[in-house]
Parts: sequence; C-alpha cells; structure tokens
Amino acid sequence: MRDDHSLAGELATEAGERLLELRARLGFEDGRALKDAGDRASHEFLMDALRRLRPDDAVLSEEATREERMDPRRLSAERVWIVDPLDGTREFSEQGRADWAVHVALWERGALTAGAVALPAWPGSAQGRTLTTAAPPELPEKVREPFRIAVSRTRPPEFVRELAARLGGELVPIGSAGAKIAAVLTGEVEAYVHAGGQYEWDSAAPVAVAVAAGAHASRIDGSPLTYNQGDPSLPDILVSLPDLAPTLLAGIRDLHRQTP
Ligand SMILES: Nc1ncnc2c1ncn2[C@@H]1O[C@H](COP(=O)(O)O)[C@@H](OP(=O)(O)O)[C@H]1O
Ligand SMILES: [Mg+2]
Repeated sequence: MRDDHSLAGELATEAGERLLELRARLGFEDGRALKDAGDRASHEFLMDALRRLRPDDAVLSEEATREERMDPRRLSAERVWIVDPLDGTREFSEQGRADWAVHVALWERGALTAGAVALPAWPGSAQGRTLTTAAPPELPEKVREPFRIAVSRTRPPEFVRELAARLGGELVPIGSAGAKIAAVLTGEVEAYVHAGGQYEWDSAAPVAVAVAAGAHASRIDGSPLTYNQGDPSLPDILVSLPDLAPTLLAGIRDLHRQTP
C-alpha cells in the first residue's frame, strides 16, 4: 500500500493534470462554467480515489455538501483527509494565470501528518510542480531584504499594507492560498499574511508542507492553526520563513494594539 505522503502527492498531481485538460478543453469564454466544472470534476476524482484507496478514512472537502461537511463522524474519526479540489478558482478561470492549486492533506489525531499542493500550471514546466511532505522543499537560508509578503489579489487585508509599510516590506498579490504558501517555500516571497476569512481546506495541505519544510505557520496572533474542527472556519494565517516570524508577529501585535 502506498504511504500517505506519496498518495497525497499522486492524487493532487493527477487532479491537477485533469484540471489542465479541462481548462484546455473548455476554454475561457464562459468563466463561470469553467470554474464550476473544475470544482466538480476535481472533487469527484479525489472523493472516488480516497473512497477506493482509503475506505476507512473520513474526508472534508470544500466542494462537499453542507451536510457532508457537518457529518459528526468526521469529528470522532482518527484520520481525516482535508482537501480543496481547486484553490484559486478565480485564477483557474483566467487565461495565462498559474496561481491555482490542488490541496490534499491528511489530519491524524490532532495534527496534520501528510500533504501535497499541486501547482499544475507552474511556469516553465509542461506538467507543473507538486510540493509534498514526502520531499519537502528546501527553504532559502537567508531572508531577502526588503522582504516580500504575498497577499490575496482580490481580498488583501487592509492591515497587511500598513504592516508592510511599517516594517519596510513589499506586497506581492498572488491568487490561491496554496500558491502563496508555495511561493514562500520556493523563495518568491518571504511570507503570506491573511485575515478576514478562510477555511481549513484553504490552508491544511500547504501548511502541512510548510511545517515539514521548517517554515513558520500559525494564526496571526501566534496561536496554533487547528484542523478538523466542527466549524471549519480558519479566518487568518501567517506563514513565513522561520527567521522572519518573530518580526511579523510583533508587528501585527503592535498594529492591533493601536487599532483594536
Ligand atoms: N475573506 C474570505 N472569506 C472566505 N474565503 C476566503 C476569503 N479570502 C480568501 N478566501 C479563500 O481563500 C482562498 C485563497 O484566496 P485568495 O486567492 O483571495 O488569496 C480562496 O479559496 P478558493 O479559490 O478555493 O475558493 C478563497 O475563497
Ligand atoms: Mg480554497
């Protein structure tokens, strides 16, 4: 039987390949139809595969129905796959954009233990790139100056602009939580800060890989990110190179002290 790290990587990669094919087949004329088809096809592929390959495990997927997501069996399960079949759905529907991802994570008895983020349209490669806990990426050794903070393209939190201005950082808008955390792990930016709303599936897989790589990942007040909760809302997050985390956490604390 495949180990969980490899399985996460293989499933995310294959879901991503299928999404690339779908994008090529449907084209970009009807963005809504492309987004809906992508969400649905990727969800069904991942659910079928997990049902077949890990029949005893529970699954929490963004694209499941509300009843499925609220199924209390998930809360007493020892193993729960937390998946976002298509993160950065908006960017997936925009021609030429590579900032969208497939997230597959495994939560076991209180902690994330495996995960993979597929970036199927990764620039310069025909088959994309998948970051996994099986072989976590090597983090840049030094924090670049000025440091860069990835933010949502469409919903950048107001305080992050102020945080960057105070600390002398730059903002880099990128779509998809998975693509932003991947950008931290591969050295395109040094941090990702978000607040104002998000769910467990948006961050579980990229956080699993980030932690395996040695990056910092927490809520913006420094408290731990906790997964497989009854309410899957996980509205804010900070992921950064480890050496930058104390500066960012102190900066956020100072800002919030002044503007509670
Ligand atoms: N304020 C908010 N409320 C709910 N979800 C949010 C949010 N801001 C971002 N997200 C979710 O986080 C993911 C990354 O967002 P962004 O690209 O803006 O950074 C997206 O996931 P999906 O694309 O899977 O819906 C998006 O829906
Ligand atoms: Mg998402």
